[in-house]
Order: sequence, then structure tokens, then C-alpha cells
Amino acid sequence: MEEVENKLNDYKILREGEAEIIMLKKNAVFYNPVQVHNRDMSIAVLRTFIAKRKEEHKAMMDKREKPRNKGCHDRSSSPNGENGSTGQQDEMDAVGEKEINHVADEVEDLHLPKEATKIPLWKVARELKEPTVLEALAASGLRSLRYAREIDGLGKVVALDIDTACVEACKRNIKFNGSSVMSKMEAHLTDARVYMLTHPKEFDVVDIDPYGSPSIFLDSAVQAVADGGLLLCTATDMAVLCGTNGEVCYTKYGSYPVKGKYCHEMALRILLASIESHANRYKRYIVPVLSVFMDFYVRVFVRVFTSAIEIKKTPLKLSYVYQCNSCDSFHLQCLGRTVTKDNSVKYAPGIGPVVPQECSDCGKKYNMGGPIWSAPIHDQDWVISTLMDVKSMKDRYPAYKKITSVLTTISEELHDIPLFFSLHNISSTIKCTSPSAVMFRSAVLNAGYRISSTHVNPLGLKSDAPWDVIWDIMRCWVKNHPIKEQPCDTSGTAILSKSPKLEANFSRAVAALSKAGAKKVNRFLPNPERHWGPKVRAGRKITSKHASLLGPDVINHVMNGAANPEDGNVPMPDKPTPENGENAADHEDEPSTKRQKTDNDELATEP
Ligand SMILES: C[S@@+](CC[C@H](N)C(=O)[O-])C[C@H]1O[C@@H](n2cnc3c(N)ncnc32)[C@H](O)[C@@H]1O
Ligand SMILES: [Zn+2]
Repeated sequence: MEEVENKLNDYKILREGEAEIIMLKKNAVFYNPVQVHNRDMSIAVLRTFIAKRKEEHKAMMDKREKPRNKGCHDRSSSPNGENGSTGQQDEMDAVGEKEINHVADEVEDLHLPKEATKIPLWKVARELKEPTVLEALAASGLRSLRYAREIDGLGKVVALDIDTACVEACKRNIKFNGSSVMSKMEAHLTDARVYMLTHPKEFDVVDIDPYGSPSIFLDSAVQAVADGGLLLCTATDMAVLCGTNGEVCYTKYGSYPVKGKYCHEMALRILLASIESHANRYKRYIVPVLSVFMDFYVRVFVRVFTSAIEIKKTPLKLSYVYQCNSCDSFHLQCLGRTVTKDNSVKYAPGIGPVVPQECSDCGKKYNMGGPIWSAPIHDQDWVISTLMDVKSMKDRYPAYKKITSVLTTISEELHDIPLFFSLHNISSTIKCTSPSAVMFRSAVLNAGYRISSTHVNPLGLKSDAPWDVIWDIMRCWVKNHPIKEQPCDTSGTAILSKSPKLEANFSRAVAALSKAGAKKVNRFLPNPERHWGPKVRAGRKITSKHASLLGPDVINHVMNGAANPEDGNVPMPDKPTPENGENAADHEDEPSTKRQKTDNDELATEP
């Protein structure tokens, strides 16, 4: 009896959302509580996916029924009635009607996202099956359990892990969550890559949430997603994606990062470019619906389609980045271009370089990065639908505040502008007091350009204004807010040595106050908990070896037995930066009085 009790003492029950898991108190199976943001966001997007999929299917079916309604023949008399037909029978029916030859014409006038129309009508089964989910790297299964319990209209959920303890825990957790979960969820001990390769196009949803980099799973993951399905992918190797190890990033993702304030957005775009590259190998391509940088990781939600024609357009969605190594200016060069000849469209390599050898603003050299995904990283319709849906069921999201703040900020981003700059950084470059965000935004708007915030950084600004306009605005600002004389070899001095061609107008433009500022809504919340961040692998003993990953403070903390003794997971130390805690809206109206960057300061932020 005592033995049983001792055994029970080894376990604890954890609840997140509507799911419960039994955890061994020692660090046997991975669990990171702050990833509730990640799981909540995923649930929100999956709910949107289910709704959109239904809408798309209905529109396709309406379209397919149309010719018949016009009097071809009465389909309802078919022995395979509306509910009884199989996808295969549907295909044969439809092919018989020669619809296959007219797919392109037929779908043209459907009010559907362009991509959904790429699926031939004859391939669309009349009965829409509930979407199936594959969580390839499931650990305790918590994420899958939440999907199975909380998302209505979901089909089978398959959870995989390569680790025996994880799969045992997952199976235990399935039982623990009762019959509704047991009837739709299963767990398998396997290498996810092998499983995905042997189940091509079989899952409507594939979720990849690895330790660190997802790079080794991408090739098999893009093949396991059904046409029009959704791939959800996390990467927590931010140091790699943000440029600490450029060469490692290239080997994992096929792109070079550059150090810039925008590095976390660049991380998203490198990951998207890499997924697209894997997809292209199988005549497939991606359409991002939401891409987020949250807490300490990036997470992308992309749909996967197949089309030999569409994949030729991939180079139009990719760009190299030229980042000046001294000032803030950066430029994008698209990999491809469209050539139209005799009514036919072809795709050719881009013409470059788009920049001279020396930065046209300060005269220094450029670093080159990419290729990155430079097409939109979100679908505004999905973002708004997801946000509205989340707001309509507040109680069902433990991380409601976090995910609504992120989605709201994303909904306000300029979706067609890759990357961003920081007002504080450009002020630092020329060693001036920063204009207030409202004043600067007004000057950009008054000059005839667009400007928005970004969810990635509370101080970031996205704009279609070219760099000479941005610098002209700052030159005009400095005229009225003179600075101390600077050494003649700095990039700031070079920029200010030119006269502005534009007379900046700082008078307040109506649209200048960001919506966050106007509504006084928090867009950037403080860190989720005191010691937060990625956790080390389950089962690993924390030793001084981990100092470079976790920092010496944390190691000392653990060695003294103080860190998170319950589950053995060790958190990252807090980095109190404006990026992770400060609400930019609070400061929009105030010119900065902070000391600006010195010559020795780096342009880049730490990942
Ligand atoms: C970060 S954890 C997953 C966390 C989980 N998705 C969640 O939300 O709680 C990564 C998991 O991937 C598993 N894993 C690593 N390589 C794998 C592979 N090749 N196939 C299947 N699972 C693998 C590990 O055992 C680990 O449990
Ligand atoms: Zn420059």
C-alpha cells in the first residue's frame, strides 16, 4: 500500500484548456507550460481552418451542382445519394460529365481564395470528411489531447513520438481524458519522418513542434499534408535563424540571415522560404495564413497545394536582402520576374543587383542575406476570422489575452511590406533625439506613404516609403532638433551631409496614431512567467555544459537546486528588453529622451 502511495507521489496532474495530463514529476516527458500560447493559437487557427474548409467545400459543391441545375440531368436521382457517395464515385461521375476539361473555367468565378480553386472540382468529394490531424512530435500528447477535446468537427488525431516514455505517457493520457478522446485519438511509437513519408497527402493537418529546429522534418511533413491542408510548424532555434550562426542557418534552412532589428520577422520568412523549397520538390507550394513570432519562437501556419504551374511562380515570392552594415537601410531583390510575350506569361530570373556596391545613404558596404519569403506571411481574412472567433469564446482560451493581442497587432500590419525598421535605431544612427512615433508616422503619411506597426517588435515600423524618404524625414527633424557635432566618418554624418529633397510635414495626420495607441489597448504583453523560454530536452540532466544555452545564472540556480525542481525543466533567464515587455502604445506620443546608440553599439538585437 505504502509502495503504491509512493508511486502515486511520483505523478502529478496538469490541466491546460480542457485536457488533463498525468506527468511524472521527474523530467521524463517534455512539457513547457508557457507553450500554452502556442497551443492556444494553434487551436484558434484550426477552428478557422475547419470553418474555411467548409465554406470552400460548399462553394465548390454549389458550383459543381450548377450545370445540373441548369437542366443537364437530375443528380439527386443518382443511386449514390448526397450522403452515400464516396470520393471515388464522385470522381468517376464527374469525369464522366467531362467536368475535368473545364476545371479552370468553372472555378474562375467562384468566390473562393484563389488557392482553393486550384483543386480540380472533380477531385472534391461530395461529402466533406472531418479533417484528420497528425501531431508528429507529440511528447505527452497534450497538444493533440487539446485538439481532440476542444475543437469541434475534427476527425482522427494521430500523435507520434520516437521516445518510448513519451508514447507510454501519451497513451496513458488518452485513457485519462476519457472515451470521447479515446474514440478519436491514437499514439504511435515511430520516427515521424518515416511515418510521414509512408502516409503521403494523408492528413489535413500536420503539426511539427520540435526541440529547436524543424529542418529535418520539413521534407517529409510537406508530403504528408493533403491538398489544401494545413501545416503548422514551430522553430525555437532563434539564435540560428536570427544570424548568430549564419552558416548553420544556411545548412539547415538554405538561407543566410542578416543581423537587423527585423531579425525575428526574417526568421519567419527564412522558415517559410525553406518550407516552400521542400514543397516545390513535390510540385507543391505553400500559402501562409498566419506567421507569428511569440515569446521565444516562431510558428507558421501554411496551407499546402499541388500545382505544376503555380510552383513556377515561387521565385516571385522570394527575395535576397541587402542590409547596409553601417546604417539601417536595407533593400530587397526578388529572385524572379514575369516576362509576358505574345500573350503568354513566363518566369525568368530577376535582374540585378538592385543596389550599388556602396550604400546610397551612407556609403558603407552591404551584407547579403536570404533568400527569404517576401510575399505576404499572413492572410488578412484568416487573421480577422480567427480573431473574431477567439473573441467569441474567450473562456476557452487560457492564453486569451496573449493571443488576442498578437492577432490584433497582426491584423494592423501592412501585409505587403516585408521587414521593418525601428525609429529608435534610425535616430541612434544619426545620434538625434527620436521624434515621437506619432510625429514620425505623420511625416511618412503626409509624404504620401503608408506605415504600420508590427507584431514582432513594439518599436518596429513597416512602411512603403523608400529609404531616401525615411532619411529625408530624419534630416528635416534634425534641422529643428540639432545634434552635437559627430566624427566625420560615421554613417550618421554621411546621411546628414545630404540636403533633404523632401520638406517633411510633422503635423499630425489622422491615421498616424497606431490603432493600438488610439484604442489604448495593450499589444505587447509582459513575459509569461519569471523564468521562461525553451526547455531542455526531456530526461536530460542539467549540467554546466548547458551554460551557453541557458546562461550561467540559470546553471547556478539549478546547481543550487532552486530551478523548477518539480519537472526538471529549466527555463531561460529573463531578458528585460523593450521587445518582450514594453507596450509601444504607451510611448507613442513622447519624443525619446534616452541616450542614443554610440559608434560601438551594434545595429542588431540579440535573438
Ligand atoms: C518539443 S517536444 C514536443 C512538444 C509537444 N508538441 C507539446 O506541445 O507539448 C519534441 C518531441 O519530439 C520527439 N521527437 C524527436 N525526434 C523525433 C522523431 N524523429 N520522430 C518522432 N518524435 C521525435 C521528442 O521525443 C519530443 O518528445
Ligand atoms: Zn548605409
